Amino acid sequence: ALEMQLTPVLALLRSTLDQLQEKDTAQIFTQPVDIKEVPDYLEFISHPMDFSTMRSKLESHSYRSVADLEADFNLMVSNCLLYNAKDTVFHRAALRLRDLGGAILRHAQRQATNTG
Ligand SMILES: CCOC(=O)c1ccc2c(c1)NC(=O)[C@@H](C)N2
Repeated sequence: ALEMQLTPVLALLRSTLDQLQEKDTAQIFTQPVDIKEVPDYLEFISHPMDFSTMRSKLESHSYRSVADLEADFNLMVSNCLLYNAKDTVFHRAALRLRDLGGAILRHAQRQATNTG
């Protein structure tokens, strides 16, 4: 039934987001990039994304599927790869998060398919 279906999806999305955020050990994706610290950031990045924003969107039912969550995760990683030069800690952290996150998202999609 719909109410049964929605509960597992929300719980699955929350668990997936928690697992993704665990991989951000430097916690550079925890909050939005601070425009006071990085004044030119919005000249390059039109749609900023971070884990706190993703969590708010999740709790306000903005994500209806693993794919919806994955889209914002990929946006967050892509923004970091675009703005930061290849020889920076930020760029390297984004590559690592992308690779570790990929496995987590594939597993979550399998669970969603099995539940649904
Ligand atoms: C206190 C200074 O913090 C930053 O300059 C800073 C802090 C966090 C950042 C970031 C910059 N850039 C980024 O692309 C994303 C991933 N994280």
